[in-house]
This record gives sequence, C-alpha cells and structure tokens, in this order.
Amino acid sequence: MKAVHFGAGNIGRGFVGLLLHEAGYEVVFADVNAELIDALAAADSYEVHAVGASSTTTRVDGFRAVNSATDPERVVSEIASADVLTTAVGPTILRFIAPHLLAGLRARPAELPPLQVMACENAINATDVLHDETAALCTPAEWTKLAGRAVFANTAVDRIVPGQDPDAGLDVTVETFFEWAIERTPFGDDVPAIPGAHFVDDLAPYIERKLFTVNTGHASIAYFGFIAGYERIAEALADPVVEAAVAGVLEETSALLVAKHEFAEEAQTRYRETILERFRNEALPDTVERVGRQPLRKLGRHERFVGPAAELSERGMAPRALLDAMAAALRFDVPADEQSVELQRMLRERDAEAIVADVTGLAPTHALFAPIVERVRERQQA
Ligand SMILES: NC(=O)c1ccc[n+]([C@@H]2O[C@H](COP(=O)([O-])OP(=O)(O)OC[C@H]3O[C@@H](n4cnc5c(N)ncnc54)[C@H](O)[C@@H]3O)[C@@H](O)[C@H]2O)c1
Ligand SMILES: O=P(O)(O)OC[C@@H](O)[C@@H](O)[C@H](O)[C@H](O)CO
Repeated sequence: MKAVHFGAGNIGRGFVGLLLHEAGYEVVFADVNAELIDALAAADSYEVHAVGASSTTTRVDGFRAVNSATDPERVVSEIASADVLTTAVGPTILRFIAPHLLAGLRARPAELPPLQVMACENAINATDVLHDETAALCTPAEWTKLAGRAVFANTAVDRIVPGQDPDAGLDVTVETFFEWAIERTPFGDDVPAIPGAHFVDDLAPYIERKLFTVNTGHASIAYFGFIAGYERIAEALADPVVEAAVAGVLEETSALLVAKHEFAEEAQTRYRETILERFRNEALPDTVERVGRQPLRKLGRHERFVGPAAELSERGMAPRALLDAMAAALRFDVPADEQSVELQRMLRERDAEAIVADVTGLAPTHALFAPIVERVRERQQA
C-alpha cells in the first residue's frame, strides 16, 4: 500500500506520515522545501518523540521523498499508482496541490480502485476545497470522467506539533495526545485501514468541536499572550489574566457547541479541561508566534473566532470574550509573519468597515459586523 503525502513539515512527519507508516503504508513525502526533501531522501528513518506524561519514541522508516516543485512528473506517477493521498500544507496551499492531483488522476489507470484523498488541515471541509480546486482546473465533462478515480473525505486532525529545533534534523517532537477523525461515507465499503484514525458518519461535530475549542483556545492564548509579552504558550497560559480571558472565550464556544451539536455539557467541560492541560505541557516548546501565525486566515468567516461568534449572534447570544480575543488578534505584530505585517498595514491605511468586510467576509447587515468594526476602530485609535 502506498500513500503520497504533501507537506513534510511538523504535522506531516509528526502525525499523518507517522500514522500512515504505522498503518503499513509506504509513505512518499512530497514537498517544495528542497533542503527538507533532500534530507528525507538521504535518510533511512526519523524519530517522533511524543513528550508529556508518558513519553515515547517511534521510528518511522520505509519512506521516500520527492520534490514537487522540481520533479512534478515523478509526483504524477506516484499519485497515479497510490492508494491514499493526504495533505498537511496549510489551507491556503491546497490550490497548489490541485494541479498535481489532477495530473495524477489523468495518468491513473481507470481500473485501479479510487485514490483515497484526505486533506489534513485546520479548516472546515478542507478536502472539499481540494476537490473543488482540482475540478475547477478541467472541463466539467473531463471531471465527470476523472471523478470516479478518486474519493474525497474530510478529516479533523488534532495533535500539537510545535516548531522544531533546527538541530533536531528530521526528528519531530510532538505531544502524546492525538485524534484523527475521518468521514466514513465517501469510502463506501472500502474504508482505509488506518488503526490510529477513527471513521465517523458525520464529521461536523468533530471538526467544529476541535476547531472551536482547541484552535480557538490556542489562538486566544497566543494573542493575549503576545500582548502580555510571553514567548511560549505554556507560560502565557500560566498567567491568570490570560487564563481568565481564554476561559471566557471557551465558555462561549462551548455554549455554541452544546446548543448546536447537543454535546453533553459535562462532556464538553471535560474536553475543554483536557485541552487546557495539553496547552500547559511544559515539555512542548510551542510559541505564541507559531500558534498565532497568519492572523488574517484565523479571522476568516468560517474560522475559529468569527465562525463561532457569528453563529452565537445568529442564535441571539452576544459573544463578548470572542470579540476581546479578536481585538487581541489585531495587536499581533510579528515582522516575520506576512499576514501580521499585512494586517498592521491595513489597520494603518484602510477604514474599519472595509477591513472587517474583507477579512471576516461578514455582510455589513450581520449582527456581528458592527461590534467587530468597533474593535477595529479602537485599535486604530490606539
Ligand atoms: N502543527 C500542528 O500542531 C498542527 C496540528 C493539526 C493540524 N495542523 C495543520 O497542518 C497543516 C500544516 O501545518 P504544520 O504545522 O505542519 O506546518 P509546517 O509549516 O511545519 O508544514 C507545512 C509544509 O508544507 C510544505 N509546503 C508548502 N507549500 C507546499 C506546496 N505547494 N507543495 C508541497 N508542500 C508544500 C512546507 O514546505 C512545509 O514543509 C496546517 O493546515 C495546520 O493548520 C497543524
Ligand atoms: O495550524 P494553525 O495555524 O491553523 O493553528 C495553530 C495551532 O493552533 C495548531 O497548529 C494546533 O497546534 C493544532 O491544531 C493542534 O491540533
């Protein structure tokens, strides 16, 4: 069995590649980072160090590596004969994976079982995005012909994999916790055998609970922590002011999740507490800069702040802590982060309504639009 995995970075090597390897797949990593791909191609194995209460080390071997920027023909032939295709490149990069996938499907013998495609990104329905980007590159008639050569399943992936020590080479330090939930129905009777994953009929509750608890909480720590001058996530959360602000945010998203998906309140409280414990893991060198990265994406319409806040407003509940977290995000000023630089430029040069419309995608008539505009104005005046 062969899996082509796009994105040999933190989650690629430390989670998706690892679980596919443990499931018995030969993993072919595809990435545009030449140094990384050369190192993987030259290595026999790397280690995944899971750190926390019960630390473990797992060796990953039997993989290959291909540079998708310089050797697209090889990528096509690998996809044409693969069983599984996964990605962990970032939601905004999926459109660059689509041409490879389309070419791979064109070259794939029609008699092979369909390629099982799963995008493992922090975004709702990321695999659908990859599907749509791929279908848009050919005519509807050709897509009708090719569509039978692949099945597309959305997933929710959860494991904190921080930025890695440059001296660690290919080895990856991760937390011990992990969860990989995958839609079952697209596969019909041929569900991939990945023991580390679980397959669910309805992914929405899983992905929304994950994104609006883990990622909303994480990003809130990053933005409040950045303002308070912290470098690490664990030390930011140890500050009672940050902790209280984050608790307020998670109470709001939990209220939505309980109301919308009918999670038992106690179960959601336990889930939240487990997650806060994960963020407190001192052995995990995770930084506010990594977790707060790309604030414009994180302030998007269906993302971790505006998504739940908009739904709360629509249900007649007024989100306050989420608005505070969004206001904190506006202060994320990190020269190395292109989106942070762009956000600060927008705040200096454009009017508040235009910023809110562009960044959040909310209509001016939406109940959340005016409160966010107010936060943007406050930031501009400060
Ligand atoms: N790190 C985590 O804790 C974590 C956990 C769950 C989900 N995720 C999600 O996984 C995805 C990747 O995150 P990460 O932390 O591993 O980031 P990362 O930067 O470590 O890895 C991304 C990799 O994608 C590669 N890449 C970029 N453009 C590419 C292209 N056009 N073709 C092929 N490869 C390309 C990069 O070179 C890099 O190696 C994101 O969507 C993130 O939200 C991350
Ligand atoms: O990857 P992002 O930028 O969407 O979010 C940053 C972190 O919150 C994220 O990578 C978490 O570590 C991860 O989602 C945990 O499962």
